[in-house]
Amino acid sequence: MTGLSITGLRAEHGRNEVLTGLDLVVEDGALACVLGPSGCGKSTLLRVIAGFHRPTAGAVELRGRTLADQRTWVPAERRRIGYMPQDGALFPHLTIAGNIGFGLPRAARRGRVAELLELVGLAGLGERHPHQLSGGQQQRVALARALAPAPELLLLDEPFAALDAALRADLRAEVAATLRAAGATAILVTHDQDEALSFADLIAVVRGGRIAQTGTPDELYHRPADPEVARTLGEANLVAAELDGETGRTAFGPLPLTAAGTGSAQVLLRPGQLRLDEAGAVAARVLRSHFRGHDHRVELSPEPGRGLPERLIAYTDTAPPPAGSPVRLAATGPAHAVGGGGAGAASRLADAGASVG
Ligand SMILES: Nc1ncnc2c1ncn2[C@@H]1O[C@H](COP(=O)(O)OP(=O)(O)OP(=O)(O)O)[C@@H](O)[C@H]1O
Repeated sequence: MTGLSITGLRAEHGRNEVLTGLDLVVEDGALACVLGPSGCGKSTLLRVIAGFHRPTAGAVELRGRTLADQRTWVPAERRRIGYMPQDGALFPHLTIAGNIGFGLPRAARRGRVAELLELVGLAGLGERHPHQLSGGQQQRVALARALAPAPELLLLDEPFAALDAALRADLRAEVAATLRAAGATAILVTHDQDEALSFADLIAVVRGGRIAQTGTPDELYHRPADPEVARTLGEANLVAAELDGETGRTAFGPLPLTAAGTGSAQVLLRPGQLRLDEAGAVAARVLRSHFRGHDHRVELSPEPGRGLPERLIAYTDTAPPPAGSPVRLAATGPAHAVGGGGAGAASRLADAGASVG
């Protein structure tokens, strides 16, 4: 069943058109993530969905019910949509139980509050006040409060932005599990690609006030529609290739493609697809590297030409040699074509005598 359906949505702030014809469908029970840089209109989108900001055109439907279009405007309080802001915004003078139960009918309050405290892992803390909890616990209270009236849709506006990195990763995994346990449909907005990749069933990348691409985290990471989406989801090496059916001929040699094609193109190789290998087809120099616990991030300057960018990024399990060292690089497919390589790409590749399969 379709949970949320948005078509042709336009919205402005003064004369500034922020949403320019945005379409988005989120299935019932799905966790979706709207990803885009600061100022691209993510909060405006949430505010339109929630009923705090009137669009200039387009339609918003929730479970088949029209919330907004040219003729209809359902006020926020009648939308059955929950909203969890960045800072949680708990009522400081109310207990945790009071915060969660705020707005619930009196008769149902006690039971529902106990259920939610349990769901967010704060059973027994209902009588405390917000200032007696950690930042992460406070965000869990905010989540419980947003879920309390069993909304049909929950909107989360960068809910983990104020927390430190380790806590953020733990809490978003917990929140995703809590939302799944509650069977909630949720939309989270963020500019953090890791958050999007780890949280969502569906990611929608916003660009220029509309959706550039939607897909599963795996689809968007490995098969982005264009170079910009590729970079939005993580570090990207874009390399010239001659597509020949199922194979792309690159400076690294022939690589299998994610989809058959012909002609000149740029292909995406994520840093995890490059490795230092004495038998590798590309000569390069180590520019710098740093150890990240689970791997090393290595910046490399490849030999010029051959359709390679000035700088390549590789993630390697073992420590690379020091900066300045010559190395050889190999790549593992599949390579994904992200757009035409331009007139020069193929000839540069041919001029340089790239190994072709
Ligand atoms: N109340 C307002 N009045 C005028 N302009 C606004 C208002 N709110 C937002 N804008 C502008 O609209 C654009 C989109 O803002 P919005 O907050 O939706 O973006 P965002 O993607 O959520 O950004 P961030 O991640 O920084 O919160 C920005 O250029 C912003 O300056």
